[in-house]
Amino acid sequence: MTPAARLAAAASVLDSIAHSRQPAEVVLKAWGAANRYAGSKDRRAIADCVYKVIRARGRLVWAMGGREDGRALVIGSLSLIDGLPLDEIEALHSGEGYGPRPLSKQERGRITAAPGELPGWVAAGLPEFVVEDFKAVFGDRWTEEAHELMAPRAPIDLRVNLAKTTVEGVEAELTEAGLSPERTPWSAAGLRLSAEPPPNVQALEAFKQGHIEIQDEGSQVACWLTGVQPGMTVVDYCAGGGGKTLGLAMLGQSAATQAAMVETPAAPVAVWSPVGGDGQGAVVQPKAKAKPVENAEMGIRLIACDVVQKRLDNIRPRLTRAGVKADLRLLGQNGGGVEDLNGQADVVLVDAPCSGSGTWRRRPEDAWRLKTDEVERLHDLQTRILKQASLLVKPGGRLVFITCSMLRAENEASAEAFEAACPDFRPVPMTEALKAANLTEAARERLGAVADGHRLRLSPASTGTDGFFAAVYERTA
Ligand SMILES: C[S@@+](CC[C@H](N)C(=O)[O-])C[C@H]1O[C@@H](n2cnc3c(N)ncnc32)[C@H](O)[C@@H]1O
Repeated sequence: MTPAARLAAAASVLDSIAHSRQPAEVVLKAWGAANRYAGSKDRRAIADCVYKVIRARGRLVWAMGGREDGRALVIGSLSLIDGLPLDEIEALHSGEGYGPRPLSKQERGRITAAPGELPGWVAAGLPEFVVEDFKAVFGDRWTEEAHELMAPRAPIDLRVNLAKTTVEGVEAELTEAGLSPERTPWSAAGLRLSAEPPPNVQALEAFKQGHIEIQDEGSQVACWLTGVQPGMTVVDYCAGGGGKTLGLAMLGQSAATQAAMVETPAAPVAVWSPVGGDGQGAVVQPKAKAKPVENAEMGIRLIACDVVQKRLDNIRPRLTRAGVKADLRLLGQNGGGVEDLNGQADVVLVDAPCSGSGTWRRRPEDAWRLKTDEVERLHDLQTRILKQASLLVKPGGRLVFITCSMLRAENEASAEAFEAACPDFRPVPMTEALKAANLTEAARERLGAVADGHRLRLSPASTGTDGFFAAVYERTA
């Protein structure tokens, strides 16, 4: 393809993305499948152009006088981002072959106009209502948070499946495969790969063997905050694709496996006990020379729920690959289907439906799809789900509320609404929750320092993870 034809293709893909709810990556793949003449270099160049435009969309729409179509945005990017002079942009728009038609008078005028001063939200590259939220939450740091949230090339985080192997073992496997894994700072089960060149994780033997899962470190930390221990009844109330289900299942199984394999006394671990009311992490000495035990005896009872059967079905093969177990339950929209678990669970994790704004560095297109009324709907839904899920927690048990949102309305505001409605849930200080297994010493110190009481925010700018919010509660009565 000629450079001009690639631009025309990028404009067309951008229009498809604008009319779709699918991730940009999926739309790009579909375009590639439907246009077999495009080689890998063409597809890469088109994808680069598409992502460049999406990340700068606010600025480009502004520069192009409010036009939102792919053609206008690509023209704007050639001038504003690539810095091409008018004659080169015109040469790329000759209308010949499969290239885009010549520039209109209006388009020419737009790219030759003096830029003028950009409003703050345009410069930040986020929708205006999001910037208002960021200013309220982050104060002076809001531009840094906005910039990192939309920055390209987020790393690929892996969770090592401790039910099957060790971090050292996977490090060796990945190094053997020509990759350069690094330890993640907060999750002791995490390894990080650079996004460039993009690693094909699914093709790795370590993946096929169930030794690793792709899971952002923030999501791993959210799993560990549950403090799941062998013997517990655990409910993953919004299981979705099963990312956290697998992490929780591993917690039960890895502890069982490790306990079964212990040969010499290990360092004491602070554990949270669901029956103790004082809220302090107790220190236990792992057994020396423990006899091998059955997983069923030592493991956890894990129930993964969702309102979408297809999502639950997709978890099944992932569980098999990871060598872990969970019961899968379809929930009714009003929480029906788990009545037998009322007041029974030691831990309930609510990874609530949210805007996903914490992952915009991976899916920048979603930033431009989000509207304020959707955020309000999500806040109401989260509050309702939290109340339903809280019924399953037994006295002394733990409820953990998670979102992968950066927005106050879906985080602190939903937590506050739940706290007001359910006073029999006491906030658990994050410093206490951070004593759980699989968190590093650095996590206990640094995340403990950035936490706000029982609430924790993670973000690309502050913790180098996707954006997450967590709040931890214990049922008192
Ligand atoms: C953020 S996703 C969960 C992601 C998942 N925990 C993971 O780690 O891969 C939220 C999930 O909540 C589910 N959901 C929506 N409404 C619900 C409800 N009323 N009760 C329970 N789950 C609900 C959605 O179907 C979606 O799968």
